[in-house]
Amino acid sequence: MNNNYENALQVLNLSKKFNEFQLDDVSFNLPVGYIMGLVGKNGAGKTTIINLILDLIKKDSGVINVFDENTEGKSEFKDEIATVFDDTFFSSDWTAIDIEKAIGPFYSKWDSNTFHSYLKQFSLSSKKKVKELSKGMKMKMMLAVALSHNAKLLILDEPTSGLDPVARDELMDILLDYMESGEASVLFSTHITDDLEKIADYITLMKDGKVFYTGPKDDLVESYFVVQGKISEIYPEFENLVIGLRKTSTGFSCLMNIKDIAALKTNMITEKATIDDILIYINK
Ligand SMILES: Nc1ncnc2c1ncn2[C@@H]1O[C@H](COP(=O)(O)OP(=O)(O)OP(=O)(O)O)[C@@H](O)[C@H]1O
Repeated sequence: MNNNYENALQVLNLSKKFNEFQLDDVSFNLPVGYIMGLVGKNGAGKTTIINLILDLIKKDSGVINVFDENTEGKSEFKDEIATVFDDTFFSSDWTAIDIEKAIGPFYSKWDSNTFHSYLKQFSLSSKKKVKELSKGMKMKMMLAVALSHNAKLLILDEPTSGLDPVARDELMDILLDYMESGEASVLFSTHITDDLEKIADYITLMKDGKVFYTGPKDDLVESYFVVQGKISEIYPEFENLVIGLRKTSTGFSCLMNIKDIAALKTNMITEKATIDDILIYINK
């Protein structure tokens, strides 16, 4: 692996066509030492992107660089990536000891001491079988495995779906600990955007297989406002400036880009949008 890299992950013009879905010309860049949230509604293409990065499915076109090296035709890069999915691929009868025996040998830099210290830190018994673990415990078991082979890029696909707020918050703390070395980077796919508001530095927002936004999270949330007002305040050109106009009997709400706010003719109520607001309005 190249030791002098700037980006943990670069995705350039990535495309993949399924029968009824097209991942279209997706590009984004995750610099080393940062957390990127990959966001989009169900079916927007998040898992497809992750599967393409991990070479679990074949791309039609595009380039994927991990630590500034093209992954095309190579498999060594997989050793450098830790993965956590929304469900385990462990056999239900395995204990943590069985998991280590089965999975450890696949990684050249497996570190048994680290694995056992994570088991302790996450209060995971090494004797309990996978089928006896709660959803939150399973996620922690996957994380313990993922963080025990010295990988510098962690990819999580919907790790928080089905977790209660306490377990989600614990995951955020674990990720922030993992980031402390300054060398680790995280790509985190989710539709629970609260998690990202707390920890993400960058956001890639997917809509219907295309990138709607990629860049710093702060730039995204500072670029959009939720606008509310009375139906009588809507004028024809206004409808062309807004995203996802929602009308009710009493009023309206919509999303607006900050560059268009100055063009408003009346004094409407504007409020900074959350990532969730942006996700909801762009999909209306
Ligand atoms: N192997 C496949 N063959 C055909 N279509 C597929 C395949 N895998 C995914 N798709 C389609 O690609 C689209 C995007 O799916 P994907 O799983 O990437 O979305 P997602 O953003 O991860 O959604 P979710 O949040 O629901 O997990 C969907 O319409 C899905 O049906």
